[in-house]
Amino acid sequence: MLPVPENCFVPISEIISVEETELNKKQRNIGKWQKMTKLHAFTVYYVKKARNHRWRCSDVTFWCVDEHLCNQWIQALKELLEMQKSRPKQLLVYINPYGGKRQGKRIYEQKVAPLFSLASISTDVVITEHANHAKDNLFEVNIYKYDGVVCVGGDGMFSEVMHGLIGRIQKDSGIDQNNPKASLVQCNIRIGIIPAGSTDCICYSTVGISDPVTSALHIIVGDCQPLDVSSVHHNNMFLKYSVSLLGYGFYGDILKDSEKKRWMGPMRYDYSGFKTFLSHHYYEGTIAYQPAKHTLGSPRDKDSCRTGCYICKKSEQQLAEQHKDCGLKHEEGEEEWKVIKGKFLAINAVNMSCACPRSPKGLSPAAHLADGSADLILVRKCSRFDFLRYLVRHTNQDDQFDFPFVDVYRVKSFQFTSKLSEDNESNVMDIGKKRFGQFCRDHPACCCNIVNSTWNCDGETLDSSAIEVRVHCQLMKLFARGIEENCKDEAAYSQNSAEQLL
Ligand SMILES: Nc1ncnc2c1ncn2[C@@H]1O[C@H](COP(=O)(O)OP(=O)(O)OP(=O)(O)O)[C@@H](O)[C@H]1O
Ligand SMILES: CCCCCCCCCCCCC/C=C/[C@@H](O)[C@H](CO)NC(=O)CCCCC
Ligand SMILES: [Ca+2]
Repeated sequence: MLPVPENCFVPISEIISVEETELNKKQRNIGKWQKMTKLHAFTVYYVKKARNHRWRCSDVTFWCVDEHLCNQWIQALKELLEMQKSRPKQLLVYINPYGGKRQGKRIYEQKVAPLFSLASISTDVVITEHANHAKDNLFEVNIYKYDGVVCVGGDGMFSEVMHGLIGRIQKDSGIDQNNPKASLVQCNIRIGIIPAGSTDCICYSTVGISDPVTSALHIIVGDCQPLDVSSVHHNNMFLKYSVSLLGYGFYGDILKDSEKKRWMGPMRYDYSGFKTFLSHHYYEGTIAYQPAKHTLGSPRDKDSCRTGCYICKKSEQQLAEQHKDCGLKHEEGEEEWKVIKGKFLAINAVNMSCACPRSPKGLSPAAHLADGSADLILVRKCSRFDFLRYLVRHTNQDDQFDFPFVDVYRVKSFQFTSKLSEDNESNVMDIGKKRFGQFCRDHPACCCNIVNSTWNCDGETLDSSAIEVRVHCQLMKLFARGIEENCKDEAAYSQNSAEQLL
């Protein structure tokens, strides 16, 4: 711990760097030091924690009359920093120049690169030229020489980098991603997210704020947050991985509509959200799920997943035990399946809370980042007014699961088949339905859609409506530490920069 002004201590793990400070003539001759011939100084750059989980780089300069003592301090602090083994030294950075408000390049150059350079982190930077550039590139480069991969962009950009990294690790380990039952190999190369997208839900849910400087500092100090990843398959074919939202119905329809309005930037979601709300379509289908019995929590818990979460730690221990007994047969396939049929406005499976600036507590406030489970939220057919009440509760303190038309389950895997594909499969499709357009012929006013919705997988659409999903506990890691409990003594963090005498 290093004492800094206002009786505040900075742990070594939150020091960014230490540098000898060149004093100009004026500084050398100020105040009571006037009579002395020469002063020496060094500056410590450290993480200053501000309100709402925001981190800033602050500095304190220590003055000293003894050059040897000053150098000893610099040396000792540098050695302590060298001992912080989880800090990255070399990073591969991908910037999406077109994500969110198209500010990715500027954000990186102005806010992030100077901090990386202050922390002596070397970087290879790739500005993407097309979609899938980052993903494809990760199959070609020597990823093992990097301590982490950073993506500058939104959830879609993160998804690309995650697919590239996980896919590459499976390929190098001889694992077939098309096998829905395969035990995937954990990816230990951490991903850092510099938020510059439209929703930035993954960053917000793992850091507590979507702020590029805060995220850069979490990368610099070498934070590590494991993350659950769901694999999505259709007919033994791998489709995608998901870490945040897998949504059918409402969120799938929003995404599909908003893709045509990309030129609107982040506003497209508000526009398509309103339009989709008015359309009030619901979809018929069957869900089969396996409850997550291994995890201690429940989706209705009052406590949320926070830094050092004991529920996620417990799952980590269970995972380590599983790895030890890897020769033993998995019980997973034998566990019970529960089946639910119905008409749904939305089917949402979330691996994390999905908190974002639009909904600071998220779609499932008690979901855990790394417990090996997802929360499956089923919103059944209800009136527009009730659906609005449900949506509004995502923005206030009321319980969004406390409605008779909303059910939530903590699951480790699930399958979905739409009524339409069930009918197709059993060859009983009524061709007449097609001629009568999209809506249910028998009840034109009921909004029951006879076409399928689309799955929204972390902001990307999936081509199949029938899917098989399995949660892989802690498959990857982020440069983050989860959301910290609110710091009570915020006043202690209120000073910008300071100077101190040794
Ligand atoms: N140079 C590029 N040109 C076009 N598309 C790109 C480029 N680089 C990346 N992409 C694609 O752009 C998509 C969206 O990017 P990104 O996630 O950064 O922003 P967003 O969609 O605005 O934000 P969010 O995902 O948070 O809603 C990604 O899926 C990615 O594949
Ligand atoms: C009357 C006011 C009601 C307001 C209700 C607000 C509820 C908002 C919940 C937002 C949940 C976001 C879940 C995250 C999904 C991301 O993986 C994905 C990719 O970035 N974003 C969207 O699909 C974009 C989804 C955008 C939804 C608007
Ligand atoms: Ca989880």
